[in-house]
Amino acid sequence: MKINKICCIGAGYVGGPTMAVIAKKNPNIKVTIVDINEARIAAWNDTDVSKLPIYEPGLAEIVGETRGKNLFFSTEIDKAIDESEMIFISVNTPTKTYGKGKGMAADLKYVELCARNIAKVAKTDKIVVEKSTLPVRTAQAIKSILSNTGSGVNFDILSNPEFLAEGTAVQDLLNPDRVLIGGDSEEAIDGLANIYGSWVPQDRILRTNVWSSELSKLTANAFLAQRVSSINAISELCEHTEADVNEVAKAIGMDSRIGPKFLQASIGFGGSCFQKDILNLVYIARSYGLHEVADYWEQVIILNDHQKRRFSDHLIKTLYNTVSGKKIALLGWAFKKDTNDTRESAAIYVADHLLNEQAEITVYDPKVSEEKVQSDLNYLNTRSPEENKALLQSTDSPYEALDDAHAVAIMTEWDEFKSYDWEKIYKQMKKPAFIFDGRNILDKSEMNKIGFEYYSIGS
Ligand SMILES: NC(=O)C1=CN([C@@H]2O[C@H](COP(=O)(O)OP(=O)(O)OC[C@H]3O[C@@H](n4cnc5c(N)ncnc54)[C@H](O)[C@@H]3O)[C@@H](O)[C@H]2O)C=CC1
Ligand SMILES: O=C(O)[C@H]1O[C@H](OP(=O)(O)OP(=O)(O)OC[C@H]2O[C@@H](n3ccc(=O)[nH]c3=O)[C@H](O)[C@@H]2O)[C@H](O)[C@@H](O)[C@@H]1O
Repeated sequence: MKINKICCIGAGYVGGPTMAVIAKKNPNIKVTIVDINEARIAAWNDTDVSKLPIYEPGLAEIVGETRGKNLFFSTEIDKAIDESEMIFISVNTPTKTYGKGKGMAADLKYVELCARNIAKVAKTDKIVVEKSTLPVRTAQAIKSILSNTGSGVNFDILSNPEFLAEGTAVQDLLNPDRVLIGGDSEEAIDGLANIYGSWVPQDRILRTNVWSSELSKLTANAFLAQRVSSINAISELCEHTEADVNEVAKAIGMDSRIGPKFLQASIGFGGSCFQKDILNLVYIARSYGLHEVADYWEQVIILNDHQKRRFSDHLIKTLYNTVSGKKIALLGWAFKKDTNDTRESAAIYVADHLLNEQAEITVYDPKVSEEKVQSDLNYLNTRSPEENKALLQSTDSPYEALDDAHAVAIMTEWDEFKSYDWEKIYKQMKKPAFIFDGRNILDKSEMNKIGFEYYSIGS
């Protein structure tokens, strides 16, 4: 089956980069990305590509190359659905904040709205592709909504979860380990496989049944997050035993059965997906009465919360058990380097904890705006926006953030932090000058030589 027009509902961190790469690699396919968020679409259409709503290395170039040729951003959702043969659903699926499953289950209201919209608008047969991360068996609900329209239109449903990581989205899309397509219509699967086939080798395009595909996505994220929690658990043991977690990670990572990736001890994982997807997995397991399975995966989250908490507890304890009125500089606010995304970033929770202890915080992040930092904090509802603003300031200059600070805490592993003039920073800070390196990016002996009291994770 040859597809000529596709649309993607949801112009977010997944929809934007994924469709941009599909458009670049398939110049004969018209790709339209639609969203209800007008400001986001306007930003995607900004003539200055440095103002795109999402920062990803290499993305602005691809959008600049394809936009207006075969890649379009629009708020005309019905029109795009109507004219497309294939429709990707790439909307957000956050953890529910209300009702049954609150705090655990995935909120599928946005996905359901998309399905209803497609059902309402479609006049010709469509392939509907689940790109969002969804609980296993969601395709059944989508199918049920779509097949009860009475319009006579045939809908094929495919699951095609996305495995890109933020910060490396473009590279991950250009060179994926695998593309996963779940479905039961060979013709529909071929249609999607052909689109990817224009740049992904066929042996990396994996076909499964739709349920395996849905569950593989949750499982992949659970395994990845589990590795981070596993090494972070060991990091705490290292701190009590004079073992060094970096050395342990290297030693175990050289075992080819374990492998070296995802063994970087840290302040705890963040990002929009690991926590949400594991909570969802836990919820699904419990809903089938599989309590041991649920408890097993829940522990990954419990350990992650513990890791964030013990970082700020340790900082407070080291600063003589009080940070009240002390200036603490946070370097980094994004949940990892090379992204402007801050969802579930460990920095938010560490800052909140330190503010509870009346610290005065300055934040510097190369890609995150002051408004975003404040809105992340306000979202927690711990104190009023006015109080947050009074206690926490952002600055565009790292040296200003660090000036006269009692301590600096490294929250994100931005490369630029390594090349700062740490001797100059030492002179600027109050003494003793403390560094709490939540990402283990600085050299301990160098920092000690300058005069810092340096603490990293797991050593
Ligand atoms: N962020 C990531 O790195 C990854 C995310 N995922 C999954 O992809 C999905 C999307 O994630 P993100 O792109 O990060 O979310 P996002 O929040 O950045 O983007 C979702 C977009 O969908 C739009 N939207 C919601 N309902 C809509 C509707 N009814 N009609 C039109 N537009 C609508 C929103 O306005 C928003 O712009 C989620 O299920 C997530 O779990 C999967 C892999 C990676
Ligand atoms: O479904 C998703 O949203 C995506 O979730 C993750 O991607 P992402 O969250 O963008 O970034 P990761 O590189 O996985 O990092 C997640 C968090 O774990 C932390 N991390 C990662 C690796 C590590 O060794 N140590 C560690 O602390 C990072 O700093 C970050 O806070 C997965 O890696 C993607 O495959 C998946 O598509």
